[in-house]
Amino acid sequence: MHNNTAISELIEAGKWVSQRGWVPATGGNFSARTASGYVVTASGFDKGQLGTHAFIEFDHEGNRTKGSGNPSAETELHLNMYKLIPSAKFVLHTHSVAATVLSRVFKGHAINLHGYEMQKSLSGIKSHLDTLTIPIFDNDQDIDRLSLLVSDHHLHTPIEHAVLIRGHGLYVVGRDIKEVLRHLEGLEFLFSCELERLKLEGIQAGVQS
Ligand SMILES: CSC[C@@H](O)[C@@H](O)C(=O)COP(=O)(O)O
Ligand SMILES: [Zn+2]
Repeated sequence: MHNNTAISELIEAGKWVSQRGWVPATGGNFSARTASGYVVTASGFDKGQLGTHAFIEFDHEGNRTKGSGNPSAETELHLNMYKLIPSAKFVLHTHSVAATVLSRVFKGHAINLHGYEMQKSLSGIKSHLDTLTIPIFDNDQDIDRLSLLVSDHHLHTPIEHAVLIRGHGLYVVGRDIKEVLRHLEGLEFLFSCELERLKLEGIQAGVQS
């Protein structure tokens, strides 16, 4: 995929994601793996109003090749996800209410989703009886340290679809733009269901340690 194609797809994705309220203020950042390296959003832009000027281009080694302004503060997390998951072509980082709250309510190191038909919106999940595990990492303003934590976890439990950063948001991957958006929408639906379930059943009853 050419850089310009990836940028166009991310601009459109930004409008779609923003309309759903999942990247409030200037929260979130988006990226793609391309033929020549990576494109990542520059820091501080409203993801609903991205233009071609709002992207920084990198080569395969992560050296900046094009674009003005500061790269996203979380660039290293994006590049790390591509390193860990060879099939990933797009990474979207979002800050929805459901992902932020759920990642705080669950005190453990993962959310295990089970019993939902909509789990099948995530590639590879074939049944509501399967368990879809989304790891949760404690937030850290040191993005290199956070990336290392994600890498260490991946060594023993490979990350497939997404990770949550506690009190912060979601990182979701896909093999193309359609898949990453489907994963994002599916997970947001499931997170909202879990929040509703916890409200009705009582928070303590549903929270895993
Ligand atoms: C609105 S503050 C959010 C930031 O601290 C960060 O978490 C974020 O997602 C956006 O950072 P950015 O540097 O614009 O890519
Ligand atoms: Zn963020």
